[in-house]
Amino acid sequence: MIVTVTPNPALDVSYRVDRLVHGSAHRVRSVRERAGGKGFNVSRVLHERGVGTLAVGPVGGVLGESLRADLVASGVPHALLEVAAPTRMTVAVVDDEDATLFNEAGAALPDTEWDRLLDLVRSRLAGARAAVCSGSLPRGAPPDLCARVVAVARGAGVPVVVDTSGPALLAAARAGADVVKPNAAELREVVAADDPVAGAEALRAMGARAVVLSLGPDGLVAVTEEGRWRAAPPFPVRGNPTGAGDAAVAALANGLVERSPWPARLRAAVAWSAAAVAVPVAGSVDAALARDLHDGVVVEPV
Ligand SMILES: O=P(O)(O)OC[C@H]1O[C@](O)(CO)[C@@H](O)[C@H]1O
Repeated sequence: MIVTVTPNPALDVSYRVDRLVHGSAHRVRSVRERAGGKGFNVSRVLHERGVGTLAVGPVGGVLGESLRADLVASGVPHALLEVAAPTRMTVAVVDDEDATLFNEAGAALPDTEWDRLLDLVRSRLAGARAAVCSGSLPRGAPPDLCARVVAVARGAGVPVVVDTSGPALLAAARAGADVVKPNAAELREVVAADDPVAGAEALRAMGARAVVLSLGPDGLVAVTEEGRWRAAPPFPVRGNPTGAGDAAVAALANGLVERSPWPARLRAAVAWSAAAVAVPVAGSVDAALARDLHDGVVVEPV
């Protein structure tokens, strides 16, 4: 079972429009709502692929209730911390070309609520094979929150994948996260290196055991203690890239559990991530496409 922690959950709303034009009014062709926030997306991908998971995060207010209802309806196992602060909304406007995101910051929680969240995580780690801490932190949250998840999980002998940014990413690397997964912009923001491999090595030098850098349609670069690889999809996939990184994190956590060799983990992560682009909402993978992509993923040492 893989426990995911989402410090800043969201009700994800996706609007489909014909063409997004800045400064214009749009007729929305369809609206979809889902429990979101990166860790919840990771849990949904794992659940849909038959991997045991538990999604943990704080929820509050009316949107928090909608989020809970969606998790129940979709059967994603969860342990939610009820808080007074209202859950935020994120909006993805998707047209034929691209997806444009509007992510609210998320309401502040008192420090005592973060302690309660960590207690909840600790209580649910028994029997877990891996943990994930994923997404942004809401306003005022302790920047070492994912680092504290790493420490709590280490106490339970559970390895952790972290997908966050800024000071939270640095703190998680320094705490010795087993895998950190920034994208290129997030890496540049925290280390002064133009070359992605040099940047990833800088995060490893701080303490992260492995760094997997996501490069959008170009795939992944991994810098690990066993070697360095670049992995790329065999063909481009068009669609909505929102949540593709979450599918990669799901595959990386699953690879950690299965202790598969790094090239195999990267092959799965690229296949799941690219196949997530074909699904119009975040948190799902086109399983048939993932199978088609898998064997063609090009993995080479760098
Ligand atoms: O926590 P943030 O970085 O704001 O990301 C949250 C958002 O990202 C996504 O997870 C896509 O990765 C959306 O589902 C949305 O909830």
